[in-house]
Formats: sequence, structure tokens, C-alpha cells
Amino acid sequence: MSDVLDTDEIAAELPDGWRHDADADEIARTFEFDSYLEGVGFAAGAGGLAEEAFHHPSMTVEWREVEVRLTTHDAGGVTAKDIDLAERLNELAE
Ligand SMILES: C[C@H](O)[C@H](O)[C@H]1CNC2=NC(N)=NC(=O)C2=N1
Repeated sequence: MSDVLDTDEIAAELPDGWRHDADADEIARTFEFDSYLEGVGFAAGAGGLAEEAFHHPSMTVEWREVEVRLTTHDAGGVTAKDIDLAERLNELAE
């Protein structure tokens, strides 16, 4: 079982561009793209990273943007698994 991070810990460890949605107990980022299909491609790549980590985000693919939300359901909140995958998603989007 991963340890749930508290608000201060999340704030200290949030990767660039991510926000803490405390009400939803999630971290989130909306990635922006020049085309819809670039967003779709990002989501596909994100799915691969999720499978590698066996840790799966919620993703909403819209016109030229993809909103990604992460929490650790097994732990009931945000954990290091979410932070780690968020960092890898930032690298994917670079
Ligand atoms: C049984 C449980 O669903 C699995 O251990 C994995 C699958 N992917 C997951 N993804 C996320 N975001 N949180 C989890 O707790 C989680 N658990």
C-alpha cells in the first residue's frame, strides 16, 4: 500500500504544470497541442507509460488538449506513484 501524501507534500513535489485538486484528491494537468491528433497520440503514449507503471490516469481528449488526472485508488489519495507518472508524462509531452 503506498503512503498518501498530504497537501504540503503534494505542493512540494508537484511536477511543472500540474495542479492539486484537493476536492477530488487528484493531481491534474491539461496538456495543449497544435492539433487534435497530436493530443490523441499523446494519450496513446500516456497509456503505454501507464501500463508500464501499472498505474492509470483518467484522460479526457478534447480539441487540441488532453486533461490528465491522477490519484492512487488503492491508497485513497495522491501518492508517489502519481507524482512519478506525472513527471514521465511531462517528459512525453516535451
Ligand atoms: C487492482 C488495482 O486496480 C491495480 O493494482 C492498479 C491498477 N491501476 C491503478 N491506477 C491508479 N491510478 N490507481 C490505482 O490504485 C491502480 N491500481
